[in-house]
Amino acid sequence: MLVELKDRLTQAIRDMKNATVVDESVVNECLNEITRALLRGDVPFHLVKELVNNVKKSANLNNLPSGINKRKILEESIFSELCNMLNPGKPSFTPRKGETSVVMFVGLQGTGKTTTCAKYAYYHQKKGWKPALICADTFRDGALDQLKQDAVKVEIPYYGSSTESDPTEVALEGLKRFKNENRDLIIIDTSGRHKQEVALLEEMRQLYEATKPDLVVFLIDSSIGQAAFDQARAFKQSVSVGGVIVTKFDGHAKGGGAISAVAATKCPVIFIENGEQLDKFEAFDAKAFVCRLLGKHHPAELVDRFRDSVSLDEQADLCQMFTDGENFTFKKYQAVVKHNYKMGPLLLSQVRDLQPNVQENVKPEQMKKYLIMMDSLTSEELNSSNPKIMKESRIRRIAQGSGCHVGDVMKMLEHYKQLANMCTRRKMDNMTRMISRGRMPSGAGMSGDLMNMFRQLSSSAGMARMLSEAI
Ligand SMILES: Nc1nc2c(ncn2[C@@H]2O[C@H](COP(=O)(O)OP(=O)(O)OP(=O)(O)O)[C@@H](O)[C@H]2O)c(=O)[nH]1
Repeated sequence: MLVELKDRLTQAIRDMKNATVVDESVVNECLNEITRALLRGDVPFHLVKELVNNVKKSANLNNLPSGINKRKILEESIFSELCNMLNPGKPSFTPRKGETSVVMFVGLQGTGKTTTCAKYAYYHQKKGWKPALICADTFRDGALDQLKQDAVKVEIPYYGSSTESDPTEVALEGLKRFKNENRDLIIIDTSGRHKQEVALLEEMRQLYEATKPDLVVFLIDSSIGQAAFDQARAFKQSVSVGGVIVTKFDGHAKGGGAISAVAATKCPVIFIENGEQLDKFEAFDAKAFVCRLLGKHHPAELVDRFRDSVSLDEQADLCQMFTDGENFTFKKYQAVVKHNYKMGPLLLSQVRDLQPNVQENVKPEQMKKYLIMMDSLTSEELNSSNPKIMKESRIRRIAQGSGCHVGDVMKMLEHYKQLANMCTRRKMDNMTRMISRGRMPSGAGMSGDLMNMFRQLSSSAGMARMLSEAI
């Protein structure tokens, strides 16, 4: 997904962070690179210019007090401006389970409206909603059959007519039926044309006025780039668009389409799609998306992986270990490394944002090695939290037992010490306090989220609550 854009943006930021001194020329070079990356991603020039101006204003080096981390300020500013491009700050209408909501999908022909209606319905059905589908596309032969096929596949009721040619009549009939059946999410699929045509926009306006939907979603094919701007604006002028869905992110996606659609409608992207199958549909979070675009992980992703890879019993233990540095035994270290290995390098990469001294690049192969070494520890060693017991003879024995070099064991011990040192409750509390006071910019503008994550991680009760909310 957007590989080229991602590579270019991350490289621009990496170069800036690697510069010995961050001065005006480094900032300009970084912003020039970002400009080139976004233009290649087909983001309209005026939006790129606005982003650059805003970053220059908010990360003005001349106004920054000495001692402040300019790299972080600049990175955070770029992050937040990219987020603003994808989220104008006004949330979209969110349907509520159990109350009837009508959602209408609009867009040009072939953007994926019919498929998306079914995906949207299926997504909500899995969460306990009672959705229903109406085919108000009386223009394209086969539209009703297509909707019917998807609806039958996932057992969602649908309504359409093969004889009525007025889309408004069909939509009103469908609405009457599904409101009577107490369906809480009624989805209207509309017709498209190959280009913006007066007739299509007029049809949408009439449908909108007759059905009075709670939400109109504009669909954009991610491969079209900045041409999305005019399309989105034309639809917005005819109907009150409230949200954007970007389809076909699995193809030749360009960031420009999504960004243009948001700019033209002043509405947020609410879902993205990355495949034809009905489950290739995910809720969109601008911060998480920009994090990925800049090669970072969002805390929500971390928490999700944590939930997916660690059993409920283990979660409480692991949270306890994170705040138990005073008694951070080798056995606990073994458990932390084991879980981190399961989750991938994500966990420690987040921790490294807060504790830059923790060993860089503990890759999965390295973690696997550390785990093999831990198998060579005696139970006395495993239950100890004193690294000084690891005398030379023990280190040699562990190296031999695990087929490693003495130097590798030393590295593992160093890693153990860093984690033990980091995991004390005092340190965790200090960290969250510092973040909350904004004294420790945590990168990518997500200090609040990180703080919450650490609060949750540092209390098993908090984690349990979070999990129960999620289930
Ligand atoms: N690769 C890919 N294909 C998709 C995605 N979403 C939809 N499609 C495909 O795009 C094509 C057009 O989708 P439709 O749902 O028929 O589009 P539409 O907007 O309803 O078209 P009209 O009814 O003619 O306006 C179909 O072949 C879909 O399977 C996606 O996320 N990725």
